[in-house]
Amino acid sequence: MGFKMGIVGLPNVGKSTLFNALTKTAAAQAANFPFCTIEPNVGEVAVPDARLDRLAEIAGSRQIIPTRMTFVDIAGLVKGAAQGEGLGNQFLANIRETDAIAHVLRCFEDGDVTHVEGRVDPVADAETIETELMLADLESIEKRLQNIIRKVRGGDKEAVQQQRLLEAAKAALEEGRPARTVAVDDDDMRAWKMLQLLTTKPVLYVCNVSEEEAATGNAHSAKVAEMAAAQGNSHVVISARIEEEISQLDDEEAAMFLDEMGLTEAGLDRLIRAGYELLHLETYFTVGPKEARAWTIKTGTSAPKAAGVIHGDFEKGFIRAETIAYDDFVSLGGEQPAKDAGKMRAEGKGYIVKDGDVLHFLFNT
Ligand SMILES: Nc1ncnc2c1ncn2[C@@H]1O[C@H](COP(=O)(O)OP(=O)(O)OP(=O)(O)O)[C@@H](O)[C@H]1O
Ligand SMILES: [Mg+2]
Repeated sequence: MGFKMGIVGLPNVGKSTLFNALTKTAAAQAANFPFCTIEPNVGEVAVPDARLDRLAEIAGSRQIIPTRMTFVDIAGLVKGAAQGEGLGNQFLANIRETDAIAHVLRCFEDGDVTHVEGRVDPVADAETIETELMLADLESIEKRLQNIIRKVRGGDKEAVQQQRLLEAAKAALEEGRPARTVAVDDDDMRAWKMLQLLTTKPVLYVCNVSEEEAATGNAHSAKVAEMAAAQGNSHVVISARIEEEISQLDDEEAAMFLDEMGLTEAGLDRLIRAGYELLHLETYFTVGPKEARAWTIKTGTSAPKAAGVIHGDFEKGFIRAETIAYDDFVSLGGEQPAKDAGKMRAEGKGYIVKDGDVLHFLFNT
């Protein structure tokens, strides 16, 4: 399946610079002029997880395969985007297809880099973008309400549910609140998600600060932190410029560079992990002499569904999952010792996989 984060923000705030650092490429053109990016750039990024290396070491795995997350570098949005201003509506469609939004906010002062509004004010910028997303939602809600009218009149159950949810979202948006503030019953959750409203997507604010402020943040990023907390969203402080430089170094050089900058880990690792948390994602592992591999699931996923991430047949023919908790695997020194110590459990269809589980699936073909 794979989860997708859209990198969103005003033009010229550092989105492509960040994307290139994340994907360790120069795939996206990054330059000091607004609307540099037009076509969205899509890249897969390995999710850093020290546990995977540890497991591979214990099991003597020949290959390490981290789990991956997709990032999409989207064109800059401006005031009026919902009405087709700037590069307009087509970019809003790119956002619709993502699971979460990484909202890049310019927090660096640099007279040489153009700010489309001519001043550095990340909180105001965040509001500008959120307003555009809300307007785009309102517009798509109006359209969809029109489209389902006949079905609703005909008593179509699904259409009636959709109409109710669309009206609830519309009411919130008209009060100036994003759709994520609407309280939705469990029964309605599926239909609600299908609406794919932009302002229901969880947001991670990325404060892009200058190279000197990467370790400390600054007054701008502090304001964003306050705003994020008030909204129940998360934030990370990062310097896209530094991350770009680090991404071009080998591991040893990178560690030295980080140390010099007073950083304990690459900002990107923090960002990817924050995205992972934002989406309520967890990791389970499959470990053997051939490979140690990490797999992504949503929190609360059953064992057969988790098996299905590897292959559909694993889910269909699921019999049971031999399960060792990460801590047991590591403290006992591997699969066989864990088994000998009675720490390998046979879990059935109802088992909810836990973060860090080392799994081996048995299935009928
Ligand atoms: N932390 C930073 N400090 C200083 N300059 C930066 C920083 N991050 C990015 N820049 C510079 O800002 C400029 C714009 O960057 P970039 O092209 O990545 O923006 P963008 O958001 O993708 O723009 P667009 O929406 O036009 O595609 C580049 O010159 C880049 O080097
Ligand atoms: Mg760009």
